[in-house]
Amino acid sequence: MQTTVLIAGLGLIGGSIAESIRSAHSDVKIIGFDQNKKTMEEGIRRHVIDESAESFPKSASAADIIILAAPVSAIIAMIEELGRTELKPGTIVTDVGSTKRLIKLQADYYLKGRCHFIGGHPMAGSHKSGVSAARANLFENAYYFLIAEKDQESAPMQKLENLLSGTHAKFFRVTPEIHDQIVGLISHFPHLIASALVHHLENHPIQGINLRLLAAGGFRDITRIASSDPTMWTDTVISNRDDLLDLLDEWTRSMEQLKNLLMEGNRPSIHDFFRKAKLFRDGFPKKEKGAIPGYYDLFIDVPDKPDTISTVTGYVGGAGINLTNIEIIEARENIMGVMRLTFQDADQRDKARAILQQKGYHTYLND
Ligand SMILES: NC(=O)c1ccc[n+]([C@@H]2O[C@H](COP(=O)([O-])OP(=O)(O)OC[C@H]3O[C@@H](n4cnc5c(N)ncnc54)[C@H](O)[C@@H]3O)[C@@H](O)[C@H]2O)c1
Ligand SMILES: O=C(O)C(=O)C[C@]1(C(=O)O)C=C[C@@H](O)C=C1
Repeated sequence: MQTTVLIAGLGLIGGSIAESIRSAHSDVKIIGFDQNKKTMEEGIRRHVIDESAESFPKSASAADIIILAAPVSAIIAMIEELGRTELKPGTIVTDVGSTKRLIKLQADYYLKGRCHFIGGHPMAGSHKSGVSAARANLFENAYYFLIAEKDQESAPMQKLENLLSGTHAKFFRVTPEIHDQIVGLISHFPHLIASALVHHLENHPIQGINLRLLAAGGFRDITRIASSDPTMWTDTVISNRDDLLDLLDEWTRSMEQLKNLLMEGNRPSIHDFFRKAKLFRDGFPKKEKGAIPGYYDLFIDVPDKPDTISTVTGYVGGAGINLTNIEIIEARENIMGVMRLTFQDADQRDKARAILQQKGYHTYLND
């Protein structure tokens, strides 16, 4: 019998999950539900889903697997609604929310014994949102957290992993508590810092100088994620408040120590601070396809000439490679500048790189 999957919340993640399911299981029927009717229409137009849901409970009753992919507070409300909805026997319900503790508590309260609830969280995304940014390969090589119960039945877990096999993600089973601690440290806290850095710059006006233009290189890299969706991130950080408060305390203490080193002019310790950070950062695994997707940048040293952009983009476009963004990030009069080209995926970036290198350009990546 045909498997019916309902995806509730048809944005970047819901849409990408739908596309990856389709890539591995062409026979599955995918129904999409979103609070925004236009989003469902776009999902159908883009062949992301087969049908729009008439209503969430009606489609939930007809589904074999339900994937909740809205912001965390909406997922929590949807779980309560599922608690009042008649579900097929053996229905599997999962979610993709960025925190897991509150969602698991809610599912334990409303869904225990009524269906198989398995919390999930793919560790890949982007600062972009909406179904138009969805891609089947968004999760390739990324970790995908699945919340395993102590007495987890293996059949529903296997069925879910099989459904999600087209994500080509690496499944990683954890408890909700460990999950929230990990993502607090590697995702939510850096997000707070990125947005705080942007505010810090914005609140330091220097008369007559457009800091936005000057803060284009390193500042731009370290603050990319500040361009993400505020609704999703408000939900995320509020639902991981306790871990974030601890992390902020630790951060404040380490900034105090750094301040002392600067006040003392302590060269060896400041050098050590940078050396150890570099050592740790340089040891990160190389960026694999899909691991930190959403942007694939290529940097090119370019001469300060009026036709530079058209020449470079001409070579790339001439080879049928699509660019998603172009930027000159450093150009001073009469010296080399740096051009940043952004591509949809690593293959296109690497092809463009090979062409430009053949033409004699010096190119480099930022990982
Ligand atoms: N963006 C990322 O990098 C990322 C990565 C992994 C997990 N997540 C998680 O995935 C979930 C979705 O994030 P996204 O980036 O796809 O966001 P998005 O903004 O692209 O999509 C969310 C969709 O949910 C819909 N929605 C919101 N409230 C709804 C409701 N009450 N009922 C029905 N639809 C509703 C919105 O209309 C939108 O289409 C969030 O829980 C987020 O924490 C995000
Ligand atoms: O690449 C990005 O833009 C992301 O922020 C992706 C990211 C992350 O922090 O790594 C953001 C939130 C998700 O819950 C998982 C992944």
